[in-house]
Amino acid sequence: ETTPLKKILEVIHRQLQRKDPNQFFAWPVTDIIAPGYSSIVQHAMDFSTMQQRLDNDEYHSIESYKADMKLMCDNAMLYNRPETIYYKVAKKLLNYGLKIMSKERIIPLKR
Ligand SMILES: NC(=O)c1ccc2nc(N)sc2c1
Repeated sequence: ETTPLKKILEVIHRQLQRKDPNQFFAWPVTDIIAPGYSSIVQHAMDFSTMQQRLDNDEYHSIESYKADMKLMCDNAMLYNRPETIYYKVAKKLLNYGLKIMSKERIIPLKR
């Protein structure tokens, strides 16, 4: 069943995914595409896992969703070198995500 929190998180989730058109963060990273990933990254996170948690009403605040978004980006900035596209998209996602979920100001969502 849907709730006001769920509705806003769905909007935020969609907006974040639009910043990842190449779907680098859409699915769990495998050791096949990213050698050694599972030994470097302890707590993996990706958009599909976040969507599942959303569907199962596992987020009880924006903060808890924000924590998973940050984890997903931090993982990418740990595993990938700064000059890689993966690192750059992660950095952009993190900045954007923190901005739209910040308490400071309400930003009209760019359509
Ligand atoms: N999310 C990530 O850190 C990520 C995603 C895709 C990908 N593909 C590679 N060849 S390395 C790599 C890393």
